[in-house]
Amino acid sequence: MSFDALLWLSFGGPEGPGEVMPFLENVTRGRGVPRERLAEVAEHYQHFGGISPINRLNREAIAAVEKELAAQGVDLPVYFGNRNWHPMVEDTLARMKADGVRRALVFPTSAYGGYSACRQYDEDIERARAAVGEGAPELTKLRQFFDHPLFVSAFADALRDAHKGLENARTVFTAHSVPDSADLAAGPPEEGGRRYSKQIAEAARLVAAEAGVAEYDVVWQSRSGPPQVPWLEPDIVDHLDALHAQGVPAVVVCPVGFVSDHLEVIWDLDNEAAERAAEHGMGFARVATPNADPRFAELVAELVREHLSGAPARKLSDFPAAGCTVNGAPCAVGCCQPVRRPSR
Ligand SMILES: CC1=C(CCC(=O)O)c2cc3nc(cc4[nH]c(cc5[nH]c(cc1n2)c(C)c5CCC(=O)O)c(CCC(=O)O)c4C)C(CCC(=O)O)=C3C
Ligand SMILES: [Fe+2]
Repeated sequence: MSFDALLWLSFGGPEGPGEVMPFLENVTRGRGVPRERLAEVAEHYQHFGGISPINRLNREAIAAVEKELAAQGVDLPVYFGNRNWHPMVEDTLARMKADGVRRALVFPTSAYGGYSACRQYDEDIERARAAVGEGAPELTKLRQFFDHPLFVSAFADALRDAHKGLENARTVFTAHSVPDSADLAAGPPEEGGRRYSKQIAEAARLVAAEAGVAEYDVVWQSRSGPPQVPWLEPDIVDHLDALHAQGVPAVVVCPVGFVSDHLEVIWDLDNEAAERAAEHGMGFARVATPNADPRFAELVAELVREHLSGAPARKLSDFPAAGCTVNGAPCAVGCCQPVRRPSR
């Protein structure tokens, strides 16, 4: 099978104050996020002039990947499309069709399984192809990469760096919380669910092992939704209280659930979590995400070449290689069914 392009598929984020609310309305369309939560999140964006770094970080990563592909002799133009903000993936796919692209690989900017991290990107692919209609390029999504040696070693080196200058700091891995029901539905039903939280735990274990960190915790961040609906816990901020009560003097926080320093990292960790640590007089350092590491571009190029050559997946865990789908079809029957949530 030959491919004409690589589509970089991401979440999207606003690039000015007037874009924040329309962006948030796109994100939460039909998803039962309370209005108060939206107003609160809008404020986080407005702290940064209404600009999320995510689009800029994606453009920088794409430039690095274009270079890397060219250096490896892979001739694939890279296109950029988002789920929630411009460039919208529907528009990008229309442009790809106009450029004569018939078949493209898709790199989703999430390393994990589960509804929000994997299946929802399949839905984006389906929706974009439906919007383009007749002659829409065929889209093959690349696999999940949370256990890829390049992903793990980029985080491991950054974790070691973050520990420099902080004595006796506890390592705390964090990822985006999801509703407990969504985690329970993550993966093919025969696997028993919780593919998302199990993969996060596995990535944390692999990164800690490579960095030589013996003791660590895995916690969650950025929950939304009504308080009576259970999400994955504990929350990072509550966890800092607990560590302080245990006499832990400092923390190194590793956002293993994300690939770049977007808003949920620079606000929820660098602001909220850092502030709570300061209130407790605890030392605080945040581990860099892999986006800007040269290994990230290498990783993407390697995933492309792995797919083109049919080589076995290079990975550090025993988890099945998953997430590689065609035209947005689910990984397996019943995999990561979206769970409808009550709005209050
Ligand atoms: C698992 C996961 C990832 C990691 C995988 C991946 O990277 O894809 C992720 C990434 C991101 N989440 C992001 C932003 C938001 N996520 C929201 C809401 C939600 N996220 C959820 C889960 C995840 N989210 C869930 C279960 C919700 C509840 C509502 C719903 O099911 O949709 C909301 C709405 C307000 C709120 O509820 O906080 C916003 C604004 C941004 C962009 C940040 C920027 O702009 O820089 C990024 C990269
Ligand atoms: Fe999110």
